[in-house]
Amino acid sequence: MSASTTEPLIRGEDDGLRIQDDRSTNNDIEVDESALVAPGAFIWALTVCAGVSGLLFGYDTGVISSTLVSIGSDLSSRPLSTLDKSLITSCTSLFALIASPITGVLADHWGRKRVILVADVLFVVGALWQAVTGSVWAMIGGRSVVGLAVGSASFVVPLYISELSPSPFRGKLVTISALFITGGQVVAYIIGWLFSTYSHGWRWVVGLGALPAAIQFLFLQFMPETPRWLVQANQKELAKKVLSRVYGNTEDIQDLVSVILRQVEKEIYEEEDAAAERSASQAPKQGWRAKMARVNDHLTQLVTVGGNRRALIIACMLQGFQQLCGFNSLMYFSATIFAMVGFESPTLTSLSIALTNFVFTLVASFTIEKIGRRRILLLSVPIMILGLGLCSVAFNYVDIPSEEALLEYRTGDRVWAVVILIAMVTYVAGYAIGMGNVPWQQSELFPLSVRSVGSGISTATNWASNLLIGITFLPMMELLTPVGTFALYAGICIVGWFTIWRIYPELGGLSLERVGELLKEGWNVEESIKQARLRKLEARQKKTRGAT
Ligand SMILES: O[C@H]1[C@H](O)[C@@H](O)[C@H](O)[C@@H](O)[C@H]1O
Repeated sequence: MSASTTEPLIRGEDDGLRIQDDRSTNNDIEVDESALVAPGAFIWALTVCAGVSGLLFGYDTGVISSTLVSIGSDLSSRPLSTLDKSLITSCTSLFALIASPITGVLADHWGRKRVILVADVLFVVGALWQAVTGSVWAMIGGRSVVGLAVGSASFVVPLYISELSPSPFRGKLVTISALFITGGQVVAYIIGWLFSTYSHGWRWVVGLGALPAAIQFLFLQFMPETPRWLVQANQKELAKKVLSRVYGNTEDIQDLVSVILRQVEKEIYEEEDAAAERSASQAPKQGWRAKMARVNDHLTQLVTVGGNRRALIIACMLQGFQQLCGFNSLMYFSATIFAMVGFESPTLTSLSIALTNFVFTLVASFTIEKIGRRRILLLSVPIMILGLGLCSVAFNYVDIPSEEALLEYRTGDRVWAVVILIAMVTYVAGYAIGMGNVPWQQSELFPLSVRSVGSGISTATNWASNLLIGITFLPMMELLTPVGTFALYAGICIVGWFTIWRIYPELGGLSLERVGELLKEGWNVEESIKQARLRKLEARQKKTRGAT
């Protein structure tokens, strides 16, 4: 817990906090968090409270599978057409895609917490709207409001957790939010299945989503803003209080808290100075024009500054592959696939997909810090390729009935149907361990000045790819056949593996401010691996020293 700088100066008089003004020095600030053993109760509580948004994200995306088959003629007094089903499913992804870059900007102005609050209001409105709706178009409206909520929550929750958590536990705690997503999907599958026999039961299923959102809304009143946003908003005293609660209040820890604050401040000062230099030649702007100019400046910085651009490429690449590898086609259509290959109870069989996803995300939360983000991806993507390859081969041996005959079809080749199930479970396990959660670590890639905007854009990439997969899956199953479709997803995973291997450095255990430095001059993959090894070695040595 040391800072290599000396002579702290007092900057500003707003809160009397003794913080080094690093405009005057080029010294590095070293934050050493390796002595921290486990996340404290406070950060756990915050992660769980924020994670409820993930639960809603999972619930509202998972619920559609059972809702579509239970609606019957409840909407517009007619059965749903294929177009109705596609629109009801994809409008959520479309509106999530629209919401994420916008909330990316808003989270900078309003703060991270207020975006979670707004998402909660949208979750409640969307859930109740769907529950009472009478027509197909009104249902599409309700699903779109939910889409706005899902888009905002999916971007802001990992950002919130990542800015609050101590570096050694950041990977684990952000993975917990992914665990909530997959847990929400399991709950949605189970509740959907339980209510499927009641007439109009689907209205309860979609309406229930309002409850956790309303509870979270109440809890949020007691949750703090992130220290990093608070420093940016010039509320340093409050930022210090939050950090102290996250890290603990011992004297030793207070030194560490001060060093972290100084590091955050240093980053902000450097960015402020650079922004002032850039705008020196322009006429000063006021009000919303000033705000727009700031957003514009952030977007320009995101693309033109090498380190930011690299961060954006990595974040969008990971989010793109997370969806283009085809996982959500199973989430949305696994029941259809299992019916196709002849399973007696396709909805129940498809629960195995959601459960595997949940269980292996749980495994990831225990292992990600030990194995590392990069390594966990490089090890798990081949498992996905294996599952998809096996699936593609197995489909060669199963007779697929025409769509009309689908409901009566129950006599597929049992052995190959089971092979398909095993292959899919293998694929999902591989996905959940790496691809399903590592991309949500996206916020750590960006420096504070462009973190919110950058995370918003990469979340939008996730939803754009999600939309693409949702729309193309069924047509591809016809045009390319299941063999071709799953082979294509395997091919995408192969490309994904090579791209990750080439450009994604190991970022586990680095402070958010250090990540920026790593990407400044290049991808620095080799260097990052070396540093990660060193960090591990040091941590091990400290432990042994502590034990003796
Ligand atoms: O991380 C989540 C998770 O893997 C979900 O199961 C999936 O449906 C989402 O698309 C993804 O973003």
